[in-house]
Amino acid sequence: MAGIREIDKALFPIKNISSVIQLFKNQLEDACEPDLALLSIVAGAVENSLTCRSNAGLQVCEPVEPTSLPVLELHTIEALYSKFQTIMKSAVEPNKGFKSYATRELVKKVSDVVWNSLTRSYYKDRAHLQSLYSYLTGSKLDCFGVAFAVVAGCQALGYSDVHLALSEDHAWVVFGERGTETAEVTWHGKGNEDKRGQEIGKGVSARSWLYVNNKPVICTRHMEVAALVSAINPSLNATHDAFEVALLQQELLWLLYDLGHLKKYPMAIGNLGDLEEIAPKEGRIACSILFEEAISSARTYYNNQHVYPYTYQGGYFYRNKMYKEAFESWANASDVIRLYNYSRDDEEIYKEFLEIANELIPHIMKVESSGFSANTILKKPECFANLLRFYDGICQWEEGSATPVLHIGWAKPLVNTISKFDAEVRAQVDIVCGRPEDGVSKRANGGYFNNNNYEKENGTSDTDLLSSFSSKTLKDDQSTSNFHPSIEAL
Ligand SMILES: FC(F)(F)Cc1cc2c(N3CCN(c4nnc(C(F)(F)F)s4)CC3)ncnc2s1
Repeated sequence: MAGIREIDKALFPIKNISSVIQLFKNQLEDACEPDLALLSIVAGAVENSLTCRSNAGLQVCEPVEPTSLPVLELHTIEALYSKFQTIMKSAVEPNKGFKSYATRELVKKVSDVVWNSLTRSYYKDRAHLQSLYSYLTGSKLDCFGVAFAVVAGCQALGYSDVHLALSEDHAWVVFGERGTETAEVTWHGKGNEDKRGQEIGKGVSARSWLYVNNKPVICTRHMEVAALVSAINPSLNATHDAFEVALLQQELLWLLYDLGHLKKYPMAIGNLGDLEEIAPKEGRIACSILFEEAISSARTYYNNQHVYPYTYQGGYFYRNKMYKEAFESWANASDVIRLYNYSRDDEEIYKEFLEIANELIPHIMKVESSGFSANTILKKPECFANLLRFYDGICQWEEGSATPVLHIGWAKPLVNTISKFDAEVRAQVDIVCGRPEDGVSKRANGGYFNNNNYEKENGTSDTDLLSSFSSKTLKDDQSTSNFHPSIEAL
């Protein structure tokens, strides 16, 4: 990068949100390519000034103009910007004239520069550790922040082929002439040896949700800006957000949305949906539409291998007491996870399904069986059907996995939930097993072939346990032979 442009310097000193928006607009619309270091430093500085105890001051703030910010001086940003340039250029040979492509050694070297300059030990999951502002002022970064810093460092060194690759819970880089080389550049989770420098997901991790079946979000420079904006964290403390930071994030996400840079980024669309649910913008589409757009983006560009678009939508329906719709979203989320093998790196999504199964669904059953709900879901066979599909997906997720998913803690809420549906409602649910395209296939001994690993290995299966049923009648003679053993035992 050639340093901060005059047109951007002219916006300083920055005193309000619209100046920050204008800076991002300048960078996204006319810069040859947006300067990741500049934008991450500015976004991080704004976030830090409004959320970190030091100067956010927790005294009751006098009602200020909602878009005013603590003044951001140009010299502050310039100092941090040139510090980043110096760190990178003193450690790694710049790519004069953008001529060559990055190599694995180069990427590893940039990752080492970031890695070795971090504070020895600090609480890695703390908020506000995602930006270059945090890196340059506090020598602290979270897992995402390290990956982002490596990509920003490679940009500063003139390697325009190095890009951010994102799964739902991990980040790495792609590089090389065809952008098909991959490399780990950060750590993942707790107590796992980092694999920095190695290629992505060759081993058992290939089937884990963590690597989304090799359907990660591969960012352009503009999508890398969307990632840094998505990673803005407005939290002031466990219960409150700094509304100016949330407002800035929402405005920036709409700017990126309007420019088309969220099209292939389901989680960023989901983030915008969450912000819109809290503070809907005049004249903008409803948050429910955004959650649908995130789902269709994942279906269109990522072969429907992502879970979060459905749990974003399910969470929205749940918060708005649309329980029938929530069951459908969660069953769709479960249809995604069923094709993966559960591995130790998948804790985040395990916790997501655990919370849905053992907190959210039991809460819904309690409310719905309190007798005051006229139009109760307990009378709806499609709700029972979607519940079974939800549980069956988790059962299938476990099948063929080295690590078990279910334990007795899952069974109690499951039994409790299923028993809330009367027999005549359950009898209206039809479980038609077998590959939808070629009807039903039978196992030699008259039951149904349900080697679920077959599906995971070959992308098809002779029998999808419950997963391909129409929601009308459950033929009792078949009903038990197709349930996952843990359900059959109930
Ligand atoms: F880079 C990593 F390692 F951090 C992986 C990424 C995470 C993530 C994200 N998240 C994670 C999921 N996330 C969710 N918030 N609510 C969720 C749901 F459970 F409601 F679906 S999922 C918050 C935003 N939003 C944009 N981009 C990314 S890239």
